[in-house]
Amino acid sequence: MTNLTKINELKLKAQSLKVPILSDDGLLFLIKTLNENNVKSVLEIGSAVGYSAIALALHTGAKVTTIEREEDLVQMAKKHIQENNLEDTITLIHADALDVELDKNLKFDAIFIDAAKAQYEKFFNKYEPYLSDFGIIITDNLNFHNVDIETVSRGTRNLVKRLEAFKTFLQTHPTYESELFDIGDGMSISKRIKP
Ligand SMILES: C[S@@+](CC[C@H](N)C(=O)[O-])C[C@H]1O[C@@H](n2cnc3c(N)ncnc32)[C@H](O)[C@@H]1O
Repeated sequence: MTNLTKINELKLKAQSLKVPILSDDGLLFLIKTLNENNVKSVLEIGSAVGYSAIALALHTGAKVTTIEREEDLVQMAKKHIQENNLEDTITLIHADALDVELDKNLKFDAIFIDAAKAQYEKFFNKYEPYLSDFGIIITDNLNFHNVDIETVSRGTRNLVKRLEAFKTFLQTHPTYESELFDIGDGMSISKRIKP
């Protein structure tokens, strides 16, 4: 079975289970960005069933560390990683990414934030010290499905506002330069401009 077939099967499985995963164009963009930046190690926040972690491992050759808090999803991701013989390439951590303390000596060339959207700023602040010099931080879902703020519930409205605040946080950050892209559900790439 080719890598592409394996990835497609996993995508269909996630979709049938209604587990949200990265869109096709978002994944292609991510792979291209990591390859262009010669990324050798990635930290992912939000594994779900392991779809993006496995796709990144297969298509970039980078070592992937991925954190997921939901037990059932961790079990599925573990199984999928094993089925793809990627146990030596992907480290799966079962934890709440906001609570877990990683080894302070770890460094990643890229960090991909794809977890609870209301917490993006917290994830960014907590994990940016783990970025290697001139590494990149990528986020997804910044457009939040392009909702019309007037027609949604108060909870969704608050989430949209939090994401808008996160975009401002990125654009005014003193040590990172960020670009927003209308790809997937809205992605960003932040590059450290001061080591
Ligand atoms: C959009 S899904 C991730 C999709 C995955 N990156 C992919 O494309 O295959 C978001 C995941 O983040 C997890 N998550 C949300 N908040 C988290 C947290 N604080 N710590 C760890 N995982 C979290 C959710 O349980 C969910 O599985």
